[in-house]
Amino acid sequence: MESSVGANGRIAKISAHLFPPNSQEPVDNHFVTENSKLRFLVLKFGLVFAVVVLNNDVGIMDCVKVEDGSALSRGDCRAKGGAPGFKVAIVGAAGGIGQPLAMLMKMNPLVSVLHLYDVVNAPGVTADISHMDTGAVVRGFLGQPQLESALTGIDLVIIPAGVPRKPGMTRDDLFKINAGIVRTICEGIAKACPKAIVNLISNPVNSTVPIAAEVFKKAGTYDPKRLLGVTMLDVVRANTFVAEVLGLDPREVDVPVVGGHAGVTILPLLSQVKPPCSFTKEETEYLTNRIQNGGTEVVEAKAGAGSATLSMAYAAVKFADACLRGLRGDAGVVECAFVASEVTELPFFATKVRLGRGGAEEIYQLGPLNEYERVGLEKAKTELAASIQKGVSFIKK
Ligand SMILES: NC(=O)c1ccc[n+]([C@@H]2O[C@H](COP(=O)([O-])OP(=O)(O)OC[C@H]3O[C@@H](n4cnc5c(N)ncnc54)[C@H](O)[C@@H]3O)[C@@H](O)[C@H]2O)c1
Ligand SMILES: O=C(O)C[C@H](O)C(=O)O
Repeated sequence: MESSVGANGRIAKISAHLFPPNSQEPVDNHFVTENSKLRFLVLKFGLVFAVVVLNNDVGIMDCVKVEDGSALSRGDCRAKGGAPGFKVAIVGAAGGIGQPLAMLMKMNPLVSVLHLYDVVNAPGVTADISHMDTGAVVRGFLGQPQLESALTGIDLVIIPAGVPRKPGMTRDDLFKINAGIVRTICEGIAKACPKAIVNLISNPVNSTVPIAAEVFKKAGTYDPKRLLGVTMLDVVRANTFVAEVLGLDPREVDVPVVGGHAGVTILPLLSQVKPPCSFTKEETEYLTNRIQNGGTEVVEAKAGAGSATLSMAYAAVKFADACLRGLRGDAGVVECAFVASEVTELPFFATKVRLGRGGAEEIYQLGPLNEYERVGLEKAKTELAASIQKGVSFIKK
């Protein structure tokens, strides 16, 4: 396992410890494995050797453990010369969303440390992503015993864990499996990083966010501002489809999408599109239906191979980046998210929120709705109320 390279001071021979599986101290840029043979080796010989290249030319600093167990602190585990960034964990990092999301977060200059956790295949994804010559240091974690290590010290947790839909299924059909997955992950967050901002992607979002809230309440760590259901993909789709109709660049279009993240609960406010514009009745119906059924469109096109992953990873990164800019203290960071809310009589609702150091610091009102939207809002609220209650009951039962 040992290799060494002697050269003009730029290439160092460094040894890395493999820590015991439940250690709170993960091995940087190495996978913390449960493999018992490796554990035996660690116990017997104390060390496993690795080589890390410190490439001054491209300014990359891999963070490793040295033989005496102390962290090699040059660059403090950050890209040399880089500003200190945030620590982000992706839970479900080996999945269809998780992998491109991990890649895009590794490219985000606001991220200094990226933890990749999954119950399968995390070592391969971690090794792969860790070779990208960007600033963030990548660490991998596999399986339930390492969940707490993966979450310790984290500023932002992004959760794309759980099963996706197949054709013919509703998002609610995922509840049976995903509710338990989200509960377990949130119990880990309550223990290991109770102050982290949580971006919850796992479906059905309309129920998993209330589940997460109840888990945090039980643990005494609930801060409603820090729990955000990710509805960004609805906004991304709405911007794209509206831009197509208007003949504009989607980057110039801003469509507020409120309510929730399933079928009729997805309510695009076409009367509030920026730049200001108007739609015929047919256009309004076409756009509303297409935005509400965007997820199903992808599920059907994938024909059993899952749901949206690439556009979702894009949307998740767009939203995570907004959360990180808010955490940094940037002014005027506003995005739509499904959050604890008093905008309607429901305890959770998606609207525009202002993201700041504390998470969703300000929740915006719906603004003036037209008749079509008022009817849509009533339908959305009826379905949302049931989905929220289902999530709450899952924990309170
Ligand atoms: N909010 C949204 O807009 C949106 C968009 C697309 C998909 N989704 C949802 O995101 C979820 C993931 O979708 P996908 O396509 O990536 O699915 P996927 O099956 O490709 O990946 C899910 C990953 O979660 C992992 N996982 C399962 N149980 C876990 C646990 N207990 N802890 C950690 N990881 C665990 C799996 O091993 C897998 O790698 C689905 O529920 C899907 O419906 C939400
Ligand atoms: O539609 C799905 O099941 C996945 C996701 O919620 C989406 O909107 O694409």
